[in-house]
Amino acid sequence: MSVEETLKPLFKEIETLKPNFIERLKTAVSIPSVSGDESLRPRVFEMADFLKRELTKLGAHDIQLRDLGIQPPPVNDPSLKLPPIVLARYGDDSSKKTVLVYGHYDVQPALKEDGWSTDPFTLKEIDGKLYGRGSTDDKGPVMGWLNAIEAHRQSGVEFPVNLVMCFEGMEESGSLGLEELIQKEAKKYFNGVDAVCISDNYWLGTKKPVLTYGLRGCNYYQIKVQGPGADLHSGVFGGIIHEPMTDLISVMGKLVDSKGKILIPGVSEMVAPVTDKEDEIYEKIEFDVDELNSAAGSDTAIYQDKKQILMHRWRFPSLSLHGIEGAFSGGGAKTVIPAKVTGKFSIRTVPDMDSAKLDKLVFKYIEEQFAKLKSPNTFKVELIHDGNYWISDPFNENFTAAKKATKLVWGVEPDLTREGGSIPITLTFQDELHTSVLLLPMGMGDDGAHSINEKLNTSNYVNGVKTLASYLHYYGAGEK
Ligand SMILES: NCC(=O)N[C@@H](Cc1c[nH]cn1)C(=O)O
Ligand SMILES: [Zn+2]
Ligand SMILES: [Zn+2]
Repeated sequence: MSVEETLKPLFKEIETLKPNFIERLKTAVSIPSVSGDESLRPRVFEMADFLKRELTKLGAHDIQLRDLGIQPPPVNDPSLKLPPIVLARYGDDSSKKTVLVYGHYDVQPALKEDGWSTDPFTLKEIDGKLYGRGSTDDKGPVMGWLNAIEAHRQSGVEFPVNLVMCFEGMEESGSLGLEELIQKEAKKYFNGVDAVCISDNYWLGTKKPVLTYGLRGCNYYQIKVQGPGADLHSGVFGGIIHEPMTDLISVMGKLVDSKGKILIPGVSEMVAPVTDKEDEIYEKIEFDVDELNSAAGSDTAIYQDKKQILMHRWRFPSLSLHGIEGAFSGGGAKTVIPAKVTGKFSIRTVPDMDSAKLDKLVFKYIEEQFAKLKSPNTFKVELIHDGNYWISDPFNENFTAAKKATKLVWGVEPDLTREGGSIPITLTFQDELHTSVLLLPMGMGDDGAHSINEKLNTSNYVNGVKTLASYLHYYGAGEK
């Protein structure tokens, strides 16, 4: 029987199971597994337990919650435990190929008062869109793999491959501990893996599905400035002491200009030169500045043409200022001089930037800028976490299977894209397991990952399950 014939009853079952799939995602979203908020760490553990329960119900075997020990510094609570890596298998047939799927069960922070229209941790379906933190990044896709298993069990369609699952709870905070686990398990738990598939990014726009073969890396830094023993009255101390916030703003203001140009000497010199051949790549991609503005919710694009936008998202580095811990940020007009402030920023890295060299350039430049202030305040700049950029060859049977699956479900050939975001562990899977890694996204470019009102269209969720399942069938049908 052809793959397409085999998939017919499976697709029917996926449609029938839609309410169950939404219910599963609803429970997942209700657990605020925010890895970056130390006070919510127990909820990240709770999410791992939820996955274990679901996997057990679905008949997965060899389910393990791997303890990663204590989170390394910088961290506020020195005894803070890292959440476990959830490992599981489905199927064990030596005549079938083995596919490893990776996803993450932690999420970005979300507060209703940030501007959400609904409670971020209550999945709400409005006009065919499922709103909630993690709906698209990355609980929807992780549930997608579980849903694919359920649909096979209910329909009686034979599962086409041996599935190895690896779900982590620290992706949004640098994937701490996962690299070492993969190195240790490459020839053990992950032995025999033929291909890796990650569903943790998005289509470029809203109309055309994509397959992704490149990611930027991310080096995340903090600058701590400390002065007075406590927060002070600005009427009593303003103008007569060195204020930590003034020092910090001065240094942070020298990192990047308002057109996005990184001001740290030596950074641009590390970037791989643009080649003539690259032009064709951008030309073929379906995308325009309107899609960018509508996904951003404003007409604030720096570049107006497709090629410049894509180049600056995919193949040039960027530096973003994220926030200041310890600074006054509420409503009203508090007249305080904060005693201790910590500025956060990150640099998205690209080929051929060297992460360690970048750290040195960043530290040196910031130390020089602070020294120029001649401030008596104490000052420290440090790396919080880093993750490599990744680029691969998208012309192999892993990508071909995903191309066929996308065409079958969406009726269109996917564009081949790179991504401006980061999934720190991608390169490690490729290098340690010596396999092709494919990024097969479920959500759209306007899903608002990391933003307020994050959503996943219900149709993307359901068709996403069909796409993931079809990919496994097409890949499984190839020569072992
Ligand atoms: N869906 C991928 C994603 O959102 N990745 C994060 C990873 C990250 C890196 N540093 C902090 N988080 C991203 O921001 O790209
Ligand atoms: Zn994310
Ligand atoms: Zn993600």
